[in-house]
Amino acid sequence: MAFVLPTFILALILLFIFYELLNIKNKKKLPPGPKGIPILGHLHLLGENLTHDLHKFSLKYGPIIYMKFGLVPTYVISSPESAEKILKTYDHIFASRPHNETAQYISYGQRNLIFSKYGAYWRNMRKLCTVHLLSNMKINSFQSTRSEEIAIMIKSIKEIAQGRVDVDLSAQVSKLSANLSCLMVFGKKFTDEDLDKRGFKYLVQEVTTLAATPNLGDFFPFLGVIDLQGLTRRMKDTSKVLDPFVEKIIDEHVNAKDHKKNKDFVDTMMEIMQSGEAEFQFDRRHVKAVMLDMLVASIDTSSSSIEWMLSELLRNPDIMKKLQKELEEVVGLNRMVQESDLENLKYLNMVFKESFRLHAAAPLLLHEAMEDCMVDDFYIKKGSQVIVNAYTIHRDPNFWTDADKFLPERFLESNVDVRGRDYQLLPFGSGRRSCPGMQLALIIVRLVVAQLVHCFDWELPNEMQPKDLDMTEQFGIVTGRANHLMAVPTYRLQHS
Ligand code: HEM
Repeated sequence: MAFVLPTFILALILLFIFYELLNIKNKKKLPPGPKGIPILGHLHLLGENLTHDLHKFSLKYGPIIYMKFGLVPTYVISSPESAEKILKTYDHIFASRPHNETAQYISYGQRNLIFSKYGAYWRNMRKLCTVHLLSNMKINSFQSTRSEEIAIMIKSIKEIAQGRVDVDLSAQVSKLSANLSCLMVFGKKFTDEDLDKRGFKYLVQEVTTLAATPNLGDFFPFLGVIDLQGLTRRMKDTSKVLDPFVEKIIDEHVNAKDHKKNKDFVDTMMEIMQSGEAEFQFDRRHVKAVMLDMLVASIDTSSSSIEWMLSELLRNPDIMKKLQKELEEVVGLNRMVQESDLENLKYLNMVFKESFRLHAAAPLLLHEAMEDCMVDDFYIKKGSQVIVNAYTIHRDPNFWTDADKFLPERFLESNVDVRGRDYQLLPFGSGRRSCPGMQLALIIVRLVVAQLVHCFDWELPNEMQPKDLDMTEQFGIVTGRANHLMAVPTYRLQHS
């Protein structure tokens, strides 16, 4: 037994030397980057927050840097110009995703969209999702659901407001977001009793945490089966609980006698499956994979974005007041905000863009090169991981003055938008792999923030000064707040 570890390490070193020798002949000009070490590459330089580490390296080494995550060559792209090359000029080359060992076990063998490699399957699946599930018509069909659920949250906060006590805004918003997603995806709110004692929300978060945790199996493919960190085992355990849950939901849809007017995503997918309309094999496993995809992609991204926007407003009371004034002028104090008001809320739109600039929910866009490619004189080898670093791009001083400050007014005279056309602002990515749920997210985030700011005045608890509000980030697939956002509400509308 005593020989096992040294032999294993020796084998790794020999493998590494062999690999490097094989490559030496083909060495082309690589971008700059921090100095790595054999075998680990740069893994030892990464701490708890990959986003912050890559930001630090990008500031030091420039807009395209080269690193190695174990055996995986990795390029970090941190300027709007080079991001445009990856996401537009050479989008056809960089539209794939790197391998994610852990995610395999929750995506029914990569039958989902988020982690799927680029190819005919992904194209068909993406078309199905954008045409049937995330179209404007489908999104509009859930308008009354959104307004009912938001009204329920407002009512519950209004009740708390009577006691002048703190509201856990993070918990309120996270519950609302989960309810909205579940109602849209499978037609009912989540119930923890349907799952094991850990509960629905916990399990969805476990999926995102596991998928985001750096897995040695991704960096050293031969270690995948060993599962040294136990991530695969945890994902398999989670999948064992989630699978019967989604199976049961599908069964309920199949057995439902009544013909619903407003079809949820599962209804729509079951119809497609039964009609044979899909141009590719589409069975129950695909329905399950897409269901989980939609839940995982929507719940935390939307709720974190709302939390960050509210946090910035609480830290900047003048901006909060200005937004309330706009809401008074456009909506008035006699009614709540409606979706049709959003178009007319110009300042809200500026606050929204500024918040997505500083707090993109998914600031690292993970792509993979499908062919060798030259980008700005640098050689990117087929199979390399390419990370578009929106975190650094959103703080590029060539595009953003006082980049670290929250200044919605910067968008007053600017047409820069979040939709993927402007490469200095990429909260939803851009190109083939950009977010297909963007339209829905734009509605939900703006509507919920507008409603909370319109219905209530907010103060920080315990006479905390705005500048003291903790803004620490928690790294994950979605960058959330490390600590819950608490605030004291006072109802301000004039109707009962
Ligand atoms: C504020 C909310 C949201 C943000 C900030 C966000 C952001 C993103 C980002 C940055 C990507 C990756 C882009 C890339 O790799 O280049 C993405 C992908 C994706 N998003 Fe969103 N998203 C949000 C909400 C949603 C919603 C509501 C849905 C669906 C209901 C959704 C579904 C997806 C899916 C399925 C993908 C994978 C697309 C693919 O790989 O082809 N997202 N999102």
